[in-house]
Amino acid sequence: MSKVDDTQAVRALAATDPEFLDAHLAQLDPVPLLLVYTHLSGDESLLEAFQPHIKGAWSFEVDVPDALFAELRARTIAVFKDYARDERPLPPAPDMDRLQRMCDVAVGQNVPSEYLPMVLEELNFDQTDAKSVRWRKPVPAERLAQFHVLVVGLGYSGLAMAIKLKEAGIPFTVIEKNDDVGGTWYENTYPGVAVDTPNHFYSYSFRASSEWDHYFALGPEVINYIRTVYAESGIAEHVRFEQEVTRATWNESEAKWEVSIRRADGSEYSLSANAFVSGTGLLNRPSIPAIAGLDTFEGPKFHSAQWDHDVDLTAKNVVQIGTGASGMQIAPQIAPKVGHLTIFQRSPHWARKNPLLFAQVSDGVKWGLEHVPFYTKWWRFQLLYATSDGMLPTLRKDPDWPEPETSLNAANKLIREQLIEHMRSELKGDEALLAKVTPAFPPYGKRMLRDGNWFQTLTRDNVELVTSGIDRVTPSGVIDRDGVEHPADVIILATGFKAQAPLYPMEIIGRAGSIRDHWGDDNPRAHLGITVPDFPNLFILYGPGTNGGHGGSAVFNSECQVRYTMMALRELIERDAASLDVRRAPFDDYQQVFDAEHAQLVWTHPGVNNWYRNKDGRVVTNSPWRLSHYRNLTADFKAEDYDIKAAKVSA
Ligand SMILES: Cc1cc2nc3c(=O)[nH]c(=O)nc-3n(C[C@H](O)[C@H](O)[C@H](O)COP(=O)(O)OP(=O)(O)OC[C@H]3O[C@@H](n4cnc5c(N)ncnc54)[C@H](O)[C@@H]3O)c2cc1C
Repeated sequence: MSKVDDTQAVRALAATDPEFLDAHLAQLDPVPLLLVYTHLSGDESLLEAFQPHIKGAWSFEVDVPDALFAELRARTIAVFKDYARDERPLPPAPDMDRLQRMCDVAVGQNVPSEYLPMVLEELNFDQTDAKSVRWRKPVPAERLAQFHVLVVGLGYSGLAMAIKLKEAGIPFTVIEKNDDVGGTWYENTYPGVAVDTPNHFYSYSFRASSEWDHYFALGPEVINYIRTVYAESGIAEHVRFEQEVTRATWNESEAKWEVSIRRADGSEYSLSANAFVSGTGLLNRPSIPAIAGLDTFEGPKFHSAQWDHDVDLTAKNVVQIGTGASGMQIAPQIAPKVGHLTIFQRSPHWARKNPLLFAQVSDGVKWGLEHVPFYTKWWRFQLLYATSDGMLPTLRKDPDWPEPETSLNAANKLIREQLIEHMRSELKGDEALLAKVTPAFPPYGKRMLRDGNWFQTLTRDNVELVTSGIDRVTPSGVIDRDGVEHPADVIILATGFKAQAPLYPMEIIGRAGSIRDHWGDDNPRAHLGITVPDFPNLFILYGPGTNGGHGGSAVFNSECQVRYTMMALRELIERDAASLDVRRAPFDDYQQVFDAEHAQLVWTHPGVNNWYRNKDGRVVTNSPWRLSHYRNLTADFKAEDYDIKAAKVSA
């Protein structure tokens, strides 16, 4: 995973045998290579030639004639040689006009100009790593030594935070309840657990890997990546595993958080910290539905995130409750081995086939990711667009649309039709089953899932989909609302997480009481999803309203939140201030634009009932923003949005 300097990389390529080089470049995706060529050469002529052959941002939406691709490779090799011969440095970033044209061609549609600052930053053309927060003036060592940050959780978010704190030299401690790093990817070990965001995007921007074996990794590959980053990061001495934060109380006179921590043996101690950063995740605490009789079941039963690998499912009668993201991954894996699988579906989900879902990354592509400068980053940009923002406009309600119950606009209707066609063919024409699995709500009303043979699984002789609901569980089975008993040796609860109560079950007490008093059971609100009035120096990663409902990568959003938090800490430390607390006006303004934006999007559609909305119908988990917009909102820390209090003057 080493990262060589881009100039050196070009020189090394120029010195490579041209036949070998051409054979390797031929295995790459043409579009990122086109962008590499255009940037290095400044020659835009191939952009035009490629444009008609690029229909979308996914590689399978590109069909470039062989001769044109060969021309691109020949020109790219010639450019490598020019640079090496003249010993020229690589060019700066393309100017904005050219960058816009490159982005438009890369994804087959007009990319909003608000994207360009993000693209520049992600591509890191000048290798300055603009995403890192740097000190603006010298900070005395004593000031830094007095400051302490407490980070809770060591999943993707907490780890990013810890790495950036270490980079900046800010003292910190991480408390993690598990005995290992990884969060989601450590805890979820169920059969088939996998990403639905391609890994080359669902990974840290500051730590690209050319070693992913799959485009969509299974859990073990993801946890290996996180463990590798952790091992390289050198933060181990700051981490306390198998300890859980139970409570944090703001001490106004000291301007510190007093944090209670429970060890594995049940004993407790406390730590104080100037800043408290929660990386406890949105999908970490399993949600177990209140089903009558569940406790009376005599066989094994477990939540998908707490899979019991000692239970052998072979030839057993298994009941799976839930057909969300985890449920859809589990059933295709276990159905071939169980005796009978009964699946209880509360409401159906839309799911899409992706040709890359089970595909392996070839050695040729891995070579390109490792050796061709900027190739990985252009590819990452395409994935970012393909998996999220490219389709966000199709999730906007058209007020004049005549079929608002089932779709939002013409593009959304087209997607609906394509999805139904896909289901119909997978279900082999079983119209009764099709009716059961077709959501009444528009596509994307719940996160679009990936069809990893889910629909085919439902057609198996040993699989039954029950949609009437659960009446009760008995010691030996589950009785549905039609009174039919489904025998069960094992019950799997694929029932999701307590997503509407971020920070749960920690008790967080700020200037004016508990955070639960502010949020109630299910109405969490935070400025940019990160800070809350009256909770000074508290920062939430993957907080309220930051989940990517239209796709995208939670890691991307976390990195935005980490940068914002780092800028806030810089403000505190450089000013020698004690606390910063978000002001009510910017907080309220943000809630207003957040709610107003959601009012126009699919998640507030009356037919959509899901874990994104609280009991009053407000969307509390999802971000309504394009990734680029959220990046732009969080790329600057506006000190004027905060009450910043000077340090306590010591007596
Ligand atoms: C099966 C599954 C698949 C997913 N796939 C995708 C995907 O493809 N793309 C995507 O964008 N997102 C996906 N997600 C969402 C995923 O949760 C995020 O992408 C990401 O992993 C969240 O990282 P995190 O560090 O914020 O939280 P988590 O990974 O949830 O980590 C939180 C950590 O905090 C620790 N913790 C919690 N409370 C305490 C406490 N009180 N004291 C101490 N430690 C505590 C936990 O033990 C855990 O280690 C998926 C989620 C699941 C469950």
